[in-house]
Amino acid sequence: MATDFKSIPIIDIGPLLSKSDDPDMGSDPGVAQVVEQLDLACREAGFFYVKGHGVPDPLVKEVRSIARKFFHLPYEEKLKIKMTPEAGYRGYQRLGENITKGVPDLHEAIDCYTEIKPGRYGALGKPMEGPNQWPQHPPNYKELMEEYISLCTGMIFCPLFTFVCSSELSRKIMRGIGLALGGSPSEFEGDRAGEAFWVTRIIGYPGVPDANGDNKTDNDVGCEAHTDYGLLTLVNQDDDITALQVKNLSGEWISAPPIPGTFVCNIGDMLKIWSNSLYESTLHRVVNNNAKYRVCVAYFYEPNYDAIVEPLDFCIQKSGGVRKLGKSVYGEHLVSKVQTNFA
Ligand SMILES: N=C(N)NCCCC[C@H](N)C(=O)O
Ligand SMILES: O=C(O)CCC(=O)C(=O)O
Ligand SMILES: [Fe+2]
Repeated sequence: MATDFKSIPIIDIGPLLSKSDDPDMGSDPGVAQVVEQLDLACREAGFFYVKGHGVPDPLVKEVRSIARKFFHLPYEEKLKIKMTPEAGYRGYQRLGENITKGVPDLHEAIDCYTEIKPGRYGALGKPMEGPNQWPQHPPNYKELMEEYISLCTGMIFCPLFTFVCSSELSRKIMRGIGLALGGSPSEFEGDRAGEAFWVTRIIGYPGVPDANGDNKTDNDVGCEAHTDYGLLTLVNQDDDITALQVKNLSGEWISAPPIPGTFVCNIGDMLKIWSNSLYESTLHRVVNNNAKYRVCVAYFYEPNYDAIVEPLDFCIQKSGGVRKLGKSVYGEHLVSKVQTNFA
């Protein structure tokens, strides 16, 4: 469990990014400082902001703006890319279609996943197979999102922003987290997350017409309390609305207000297992009490689809030799969530 944190720390990861491909990065004093902050944030809150992340601000804003335009289209237009189990759970879901803790969430979203070719992971991959469904409108939607996703992940195609192609943001943060746990920078590479499966949710949360927060009922929660499923989440949220809340040990909801130029990062369930609960996936929810419609693009960096996840030996040793969690297969965890997430 997280501690009684009252706020979420901000970490400038610039020094980590610039040294991430140096095999001896751990002995760089700038990197060591970032690593220490990551360790503290992961132990105390499971949440932190990153600044100095290198993803160009115009692109970060543009993906939110194009998402807003999509959500404002007529319902019939949005339904052209309706999410279905047959489409590998990829595509558009209407308001109230996503269910968390048995309650319909007050959000609409487009879900996209790393594309899985038929047969790639056998029966394990079957439910998630398929290409993504991208809207025809606004034009350029697919190109922009793929550009963004490629910078968050670290893939090679970057037609629009070639100059920051080396971003590999999530992989580099995970190198820092490997060190923070007391392991090597490459702890989350190879069979673990060398072929990281990414998930992107483009989410819209309606505002409340009279903007009176006291009128809210349970049915007005944008997204009920949940943990994320993989390794690391990068949240790109609207600059002017506070809606994301993180639960601390006493059960208080601590807000994660937007801080322009940053992503909110949080730990997922698979990192909790690998770290033997040294780091935990913290419960969070979204309540949009604002009059305005809120947009968020959540990018999830996850293990290899077929990764077998179990507490790492050095993390067990750090926990006094006690193994706290069992084994999980990431793809099974994802499928079990996805198959119960929808009305
Ligand atoms: N990939 C992620 N994290 N998606 C979060 C979706 C919202 C929570 C989901 N209904 C649930 O109950 O898990
Ligand atoms: O909208 C947000 O700020 C976060 C969304 C979220 O937690 C999720 O989709 O998993
Ligand atoms: Fe989440």
